[in-house]
Amino acid sequence: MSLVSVEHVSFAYTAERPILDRVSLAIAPGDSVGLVGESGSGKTTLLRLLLGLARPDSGEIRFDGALLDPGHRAFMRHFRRQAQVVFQDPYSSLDPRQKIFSIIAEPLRSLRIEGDHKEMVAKALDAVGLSPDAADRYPHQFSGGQRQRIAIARAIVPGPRLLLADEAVSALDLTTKVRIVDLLAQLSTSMSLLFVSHDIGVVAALCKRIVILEKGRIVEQGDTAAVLAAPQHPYTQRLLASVPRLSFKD
Ligand SMILES: Nc1ncnc2c1ncn2[C@@H]1O[C@H](COP(=O)(O)OP(=O)(O)OP(=O)(O)O)[C@@H](O)[C@H]1O
Repeated sequence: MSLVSVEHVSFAYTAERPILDRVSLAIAPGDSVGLVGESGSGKTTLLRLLLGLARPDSGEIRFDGALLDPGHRAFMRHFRRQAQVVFQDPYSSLDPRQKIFSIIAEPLRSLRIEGDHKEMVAKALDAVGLSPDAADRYPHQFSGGQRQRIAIARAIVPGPRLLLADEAVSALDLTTKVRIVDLLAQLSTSMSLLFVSHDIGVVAALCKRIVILEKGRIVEQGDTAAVLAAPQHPYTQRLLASVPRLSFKD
C-alpha cells in the first residue's frame, strides 16, 4: 500500500484560476519522489495540501490508507508526527532567539512526544552530522548549510515516515548543496521523501522517481533515470534542455 496517495486532486485559490488540475501520484514507503516544475506550476500548493494546510476542492489525499482530513484533530496530531517538512530558507526558518536545542525539540513539545528530549535531540544532531555541543548555541553562530542541517534535524526528531522538502537546497551554494543532497539521500533510506524543486539536476541525483508538473497538471511521471533518458512530454524535454549535465541515481 502507498504511504501517500493523491487521487484526482484539484485546487484553486480563486474561482477564476485553477492551480492544481486532477493531480494523481503515489509515494510508497521508502520511495524518494522529486516533484519538478517551473515557478508557479503549483508545487508549493500541492505540498500545502499534502501537509493538510489546505483542503482539495475535489479528489482526495490519503496517508497510510486514511483520508487526510485537516478538520479531524486526532488524525492530524497522529499525521503531524509522521510527516515533517523542511523549507527553503535556512535563515528565516529558525527562530534567532532560541538555542538550537529548543528549536530542534519544538516538534517534541508541540506533538507532546514523551521521552528523553535531550537524547532525542542529540540523536537528531548526530544524524545530520552536527556535534552535540551545537545544542547550546544560537542560529546566528551557524552557516547556511549548518542551519539547513538544523532544520532537517528538527524535521526528523519526531521520527517521521515522510519528509517533505520544499526547495530545501535552492538557497545554498553549490558545495553546500551537494552535501545537503547527500544527507537527504542518506536519510531517504529510512523514510519516504518528497523533494520539491525546480532543479531537475538535483532531483536526478537524489530521487528514484520523478513527477513533472506543468501549470498544475502532471505531464509525466515515472522512474527518474527512465524519464530523463527518454522524456516523452515537450515540457520535460524543455526542462531537461536547460540542464547542461546530469548524473542519474542508480
Ligand atoms: N495564497 C494564494 N492566493 C492566491 N494565489 C496563490 C496563493 N499562493 C499561490 N498562489 C498562486 O498559485 C500559483 C502556484 O503557486 P505555487 O507557489 O504553488 O507554485 P510553485 O510551483 O511552488 O512556484 P515557486 O517555485 O515559485 O515557489 C501561482 O500562480 C501563485 O501566484
